[in-house]
Amino acid sequence: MKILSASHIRDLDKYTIQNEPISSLELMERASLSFVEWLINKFDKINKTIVFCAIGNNGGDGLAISRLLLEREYQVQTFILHDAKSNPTDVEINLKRLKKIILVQDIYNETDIPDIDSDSIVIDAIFGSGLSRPITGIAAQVVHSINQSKATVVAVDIPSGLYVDTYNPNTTIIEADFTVSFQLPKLSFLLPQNARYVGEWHITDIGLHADAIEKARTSYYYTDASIVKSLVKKRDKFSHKGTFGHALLVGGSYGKMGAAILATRSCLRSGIGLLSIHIPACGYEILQTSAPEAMAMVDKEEKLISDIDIPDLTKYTAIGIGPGIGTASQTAEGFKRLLEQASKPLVIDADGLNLLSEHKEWLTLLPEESILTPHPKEFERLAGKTANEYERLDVLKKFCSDYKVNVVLKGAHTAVANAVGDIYFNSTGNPGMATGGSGDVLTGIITSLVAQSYQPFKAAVLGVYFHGLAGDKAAASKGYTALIASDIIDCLPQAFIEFGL
Ligand SMILES: NC(=O)C1=CN([C@@H]2O[C@H](COP(=O)(O)OP(=O)(O)OC[C@H]3O[C@@H](n4cnc5c(N)ncnc54)[C@H](OP(=O)(O)O)[C@@H]3O)[C@@H](O)[C@H]2O)[C@@H](O)CC1
Ligand SMILES: Nc1ncnc2c1ncn2[C@@H]1O[C@H](COP(=O)(O)OP(=O)(O)O)[C@@H](O)[C@H]1O
Ligand SMILES: [K+]
Repeated sequence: MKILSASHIRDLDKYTIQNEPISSLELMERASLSFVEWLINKFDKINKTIVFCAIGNNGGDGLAISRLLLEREYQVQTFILHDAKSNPTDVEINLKRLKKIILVQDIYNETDIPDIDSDSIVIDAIFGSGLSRPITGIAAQVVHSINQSKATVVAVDIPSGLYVDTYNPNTTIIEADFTVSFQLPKLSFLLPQNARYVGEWHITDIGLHADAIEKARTSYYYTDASIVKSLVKKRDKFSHKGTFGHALLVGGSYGKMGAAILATRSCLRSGIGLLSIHIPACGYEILQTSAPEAMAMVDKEEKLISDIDIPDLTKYTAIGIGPGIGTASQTAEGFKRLLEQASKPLVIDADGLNLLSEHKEWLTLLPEESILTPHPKEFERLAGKTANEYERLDVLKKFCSDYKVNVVLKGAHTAVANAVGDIYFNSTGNPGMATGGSGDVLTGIITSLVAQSYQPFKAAVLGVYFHGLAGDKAAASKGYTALIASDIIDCLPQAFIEFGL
């Protein structure tokens, strides 16, 4: 799915109105109906709804939503804030329609703001994608009253106060429990700093014109099942193990062999043809017993990786390095030598990233198209601090372009970025995956896909998606609390099977 900017969304609405064709009033009706259907479906019991509208189109949605709920015999109280200047015709029509069946109460000043019962559902239709400046005045007071109430808050399209795709330093923003948004996800929903405003978000289809969505230019995407289907390659009947590449993983140290084993097992479960592992000598028996399908090569050092003296590096179709290697000086030397010798893209995680942060001059040694998989702290060490997460996306793009690499910035909606500025946000995964070893599992999956000759950026996008999907399947049986990284590996088969792989 594409993620579009506020101005693109406006163009999309316009194009749909002109070309479907459909009147803007009818489109507002469709959006409002989709919201009401979602609401009724979500809540078994709705005591009372309180709808707050301003006089833009988002408010127009709120008025139509009020009418549709009333027609379905729900108890509705509707308030209209008189602060915003414009009053588009569709909103006026909806206001007239609503005023025939209910008293719409005006809010001009603080005394007009109602008490909000904790058992009511507040529908936030104050501002939508047209918000152009921070909320002040009476609207700000309404936002504070809603946030202070204990009612369940459901935002229409976007929580009022949040910008679609840029940072708002002002914190007068609705803190919604749920956000029901139209057609496409918005960039702001995907950034952790906005989680408290957006709550659980859902997208409803309002039939915006498919051609216009197809033509809209964007660098942001939301990786969903349809993108994944377009990227995966099925196995040919006459394929053999040579078809699926030979991966090399470099990982482990004394006390951290588990990280290497997790990456090994996930690499094996992601379709690799052959897998070799370079480990410290102490890990030999551990590896051979826990992953007999993999071939072990031991370092001359007992407890850590040192020279990474691997003959004929070119025979490997992908190399992953990092899980559990530590940052000892001998390991750093070996790591640097691998950077100098490798000619194909590397997958670099964990301590591999920490070594790069300690030796930034090595970044220029990275083979083009390499994949780095930092979590936010690791990325900060590599690329520096940013004031907010919107700015971090700019830094992410610049970093990828400067070093011609792909970066997998891990999180709830992991962002996979490439050197030309595309960023794919992941749609799968859950908080149960916030557990030691999850990242090592991801390294194994991505290394496996690169080795199978997926273009590195696509391998990263797919790897992140399947990792999250396996995590979701694991959570379905284990829950969030008990989930461990091995459960993700155990559920990889189900995740691949879902896509006929
Ligand atoms: N277009 C369509 O067909 C469809 C649209 N849909 C719905 O429309 C929503 C977008 O509608 P919208 O563009 O009218 O924007 P909205 O956010 O309601 O308000 C903008 C108004 O508020 C004003 N204003 C801005 N900031 C302000 C502030 N801080 N304090 C005070 N005022 C402020 C701004 O004034 P201005 O910036 O022009 O000065 C303008 O007058 C979208 O989210 C979705 O819900 C759906 O029905 C599907 C079909
Ligand atoms: N709340 C969450 N929702 C979805 N995925 C998550 C969540 N928390 C963590 N993950 C995923 O789990 C993995 C954790 O990786 P990382 O931080 O490197 O952990 P570790 O180093 O312990 O392996 C990442 O792929 C991340 O996207
Ligand atoms: K809103």
